[in-house]
Amino acid sequence: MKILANDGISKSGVIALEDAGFEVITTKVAQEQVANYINTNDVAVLLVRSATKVRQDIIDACPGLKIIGRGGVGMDNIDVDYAREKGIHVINTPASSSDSVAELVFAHLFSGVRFLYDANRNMPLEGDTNFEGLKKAYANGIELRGKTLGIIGFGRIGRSVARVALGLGMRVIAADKFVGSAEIRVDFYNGQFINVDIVTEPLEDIFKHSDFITLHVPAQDGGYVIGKEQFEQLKDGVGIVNASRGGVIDEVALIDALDSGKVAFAGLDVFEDEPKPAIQVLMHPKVSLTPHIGAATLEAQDRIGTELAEQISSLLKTQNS
Ligand SMILES: O=C(O)[C@H](O)COP(=O)(O)O
Repeated sequence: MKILANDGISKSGVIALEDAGFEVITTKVAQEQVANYINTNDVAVLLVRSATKVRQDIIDACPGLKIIGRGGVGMDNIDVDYAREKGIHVINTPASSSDSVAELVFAHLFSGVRFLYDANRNMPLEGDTNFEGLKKAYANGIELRGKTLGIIGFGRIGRSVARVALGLGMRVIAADKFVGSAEIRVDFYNGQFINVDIVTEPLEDIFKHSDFITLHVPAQDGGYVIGKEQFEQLKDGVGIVNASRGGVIDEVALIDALDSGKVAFAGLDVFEDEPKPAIQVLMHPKVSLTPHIGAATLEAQDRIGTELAEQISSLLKTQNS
């Protein structure tokens, strides 16, 4: 049986699938050619990350498709309900990348509070004499320790972020429509651990009390989580990180808030207009950018590949038995 991993898959995932008897194709097929390729090559399983869109047209055109697998969390690039109505299994790997996304959040936070994004761009070329001037420009860094981190969306990724924040000595507050409270276990290198209970709070309280805000919510149908009105409720000088989905923050309002100083910096891994961020976002000196790489670590992709292989083997075994 053939599997097309159109947005790539880790080596460990390929090995696990091949050991289970599947043929894995890792050729990148252009979006418009995916349906044709699946049919011509008798592909039974289509694996994607966020790049390939699996909409109704592909689902309708590929009656032989048995499984659509999302290597990752967000399934907004797949018409999940429609595929399931057509009898196709749709799977994802919700737990595999949480720690990687959480660590990227802190990469952006540290970058923001110590101006790394801008300092990198402005380091002197040979012959430049204004080194002291540069030192002054980046002299007003702040520490994360002791500050309040507001986590919007307290699912797996939000909780991983909380674990790191607690380890750094930050105060953590969180909001989530569906989660009332969570026990966060912080593990230390020597085997010791502590448990910390966090009770979620209304969104308005997160806006009001956070020194930094990080978002971990799915793509939204009903407007921005932080738009113009919400920016006004934030503390002056707040730092914001978004490694969830573009479209949860209003980028036009964000640029205004950065220009006015309401927001001190933003770290963005996702954009309203992905893959190409708006030019105002791209060029802004207070914005630290990454190209949607929250889950892009060797460890996360290994876990994702292996988990997909397990799920596919067990689904197809059940179906064939
Ligand atoms: O939803 C996810 O898992 C992340 O956004 C990662 O997306 P990617 O697999 O395209 O990197």
